[in-house]
Amino acid sequence: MNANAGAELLRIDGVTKAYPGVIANSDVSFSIREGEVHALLGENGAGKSTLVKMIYGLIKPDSGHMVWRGEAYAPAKPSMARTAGVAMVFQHFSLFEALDVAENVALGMENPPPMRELAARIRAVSEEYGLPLDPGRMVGDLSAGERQRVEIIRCLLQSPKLLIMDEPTSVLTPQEVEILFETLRKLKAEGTSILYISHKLEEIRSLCDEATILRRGKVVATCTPREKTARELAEMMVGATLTPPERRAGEKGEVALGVSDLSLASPIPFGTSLKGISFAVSKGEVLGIAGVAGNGQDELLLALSGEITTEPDRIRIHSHPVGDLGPVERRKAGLVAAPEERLGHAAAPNMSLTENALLSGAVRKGLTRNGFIDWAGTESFARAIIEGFDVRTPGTHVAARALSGGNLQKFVIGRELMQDPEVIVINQPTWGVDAAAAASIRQAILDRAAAGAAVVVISQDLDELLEIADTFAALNEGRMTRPRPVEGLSIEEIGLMMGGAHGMEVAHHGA
Ligand SMILES: Nc1ncnc2c1ncn2[C@@H]1O[C@H](COP(=O)(O)OP(=O)(O)OP(=O)(O)O)[C@@H](O)[C@H]1O
Repeated sequence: MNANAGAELLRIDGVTKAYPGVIANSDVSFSIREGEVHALLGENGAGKSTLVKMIYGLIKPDSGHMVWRGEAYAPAKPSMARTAGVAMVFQHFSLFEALDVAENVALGMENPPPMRELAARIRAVSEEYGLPLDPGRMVGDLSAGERQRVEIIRCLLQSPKLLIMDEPTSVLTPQEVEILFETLRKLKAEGTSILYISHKLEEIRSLCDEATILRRGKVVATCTPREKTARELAEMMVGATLTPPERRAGEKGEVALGVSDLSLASPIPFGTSLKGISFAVSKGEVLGIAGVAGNGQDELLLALSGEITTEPDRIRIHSHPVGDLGPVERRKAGLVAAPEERLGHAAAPNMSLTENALLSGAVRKGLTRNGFIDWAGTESFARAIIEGFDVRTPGTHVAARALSGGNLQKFVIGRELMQDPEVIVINQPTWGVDAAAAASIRQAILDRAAAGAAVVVISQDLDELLEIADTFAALNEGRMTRPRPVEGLSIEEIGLMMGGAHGMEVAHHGA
C-alpha cells in the first residue's frame, strides 16, 4: 500500500472503445489516487494508448464514464483535460528544431506570457525539479533526453494534478533515466499523480505504487509491482510462460558485409556525420552496435541501406562493391534494412499492410512481373508476416497507422526478416515492443544468423545487445570503436567504448 496516496483523483468506470474489427478497451475500470504513481502495463496493442488518449480528451469512449475528483469527467478535447489538470508527455515529441526551448514551450501554451518572463519560469521549474535545461538553446541542438525535458517542463508549467507519460525512458541514457525518476519522485511527494506506461518492467518495479494490467483491451489484474518479479509481471501481461531466446552455435563463414573507412556528412538537419567507420561482419555473425541516440545511428543505417550512396568500395557485400548502389540494387544483392522510425520511413502510414509489404518485399519476393504487381502474392506475403510475427490486427487491408506502435514494429521487422536476406541491418529492433514480442523478434534475428545471414543490430538497449550479439562495437559522435567479441567484455569496458574514442584506446588495452 502506498503511504503517500491520498483521495481518489480519477476513476475510470466501465470504459469501452472499439475500432473497426478491434475492441481496444473493453469495460475497463480502475482508479488513481492523489500522489500515486500508477503503471499501465500490457502487451503491444493491449489498449494502453487508447485509454490514456481518452483521459487526455483526444478520443471519446463509446460507453462507460470517468470521474475526476468526485465529478463527471468527459473532456471533449485536450484543452479541456489540461484545464482540469491533466498533462501528457507523448512517446513522440512535437517540437520545432529551428526554434529555441522557450519558443517551443510558448507554442504549446494557450496564453503564453512575454518571452522574457517565460524563460525565467522555465529556468525556475527546471531548477526546482532538477531537470537541467537552458531556455535559450535551439531544440535542434538538444539530445533526445533534453527534448523530453522540454515536453516535461511544458507540462509542469501547467501545475498538473495528473501527469501521463507514454514510454518516457525509451529515448534516455541510464543517467537521464535517473534524473527523470528523481523528478517524478519529487512530483509524487508534492501530491501529483502519475500514470506511467512502459515496457521496462524493472523501472516499473522501482517507480510505481500500483499497476493495472491490460490484455487484449481488458483489465486482467492489478498489483503492487514491487511485490512481483519482472518475469511475473511479463507473464501476467501475456497470460503465458515466457522462454528467453536461445542461441544456436553456428559456424562463422566468410565476410558478407565489409565497410571500410566510411565517412559522410549527415543529410539530416542537426545530424551527426560519420567519421572513418570500418568493420566486417561474417556469415552467421551478429554485430551489435551500441550508443546513445544521435551519435550517427540513423546515418549509418542510411549509408548501409543505400538511401545515401558513397564511393563503391566503401561498402561491400560478399566482396562486391555496392557503395554507389541505391536501396533496390542493394536488396537485389541480398541486403535488407529496417530503420528506427517506423511510420513515414519504414512504413507508409496511409497504405494498407499489403501495400507496405510490397514496398520493401517487391524485389526479393518477386512480387512484380513484367511491370505488373502480383497482388495475390503480395497479400499472402503480408499475411505470412502477420502470422509469423504475431501482428495483432484485423487483417492485411488495415492501414499501417491503425496498428499499435509495437505491432507495427513487429510487422516491419518481420517483413525484412522474411525476405531470406543475406545481410540484415536493423536499428532498434524491439523499440516499444513488449517483453514477449521482443523475445520472439530476438529469436527470429538469431534464427536468421544461424541460417547464415550476417546481421548488424544497432540498439540503445545494452541488455538486448549482450543477449544476441557475437561482437560488440559502440558509436560515439559518428566514430565507431573496433568490434570486439561479446564474450569476456566487462560492463566497464563497454562503458569506455560507449564513452568515445579516448575510452576506446583504454578499452583496447590488453585486448
Ligand atoms: N486509430 C485507430 N484505428 C483503428 N484501430 C486502432 C486505432 N488506434 C488503435 N487501434 C487498435 O486498437 C488496439 C489497441 O491499440 P493501442 O495503441 O491502445 O495499444 P497499446 O497497448 O498502446 O500498444 P503499444 O504498446 O504497441 O503502443 C490495437 O489493436 C490497435 O491496432
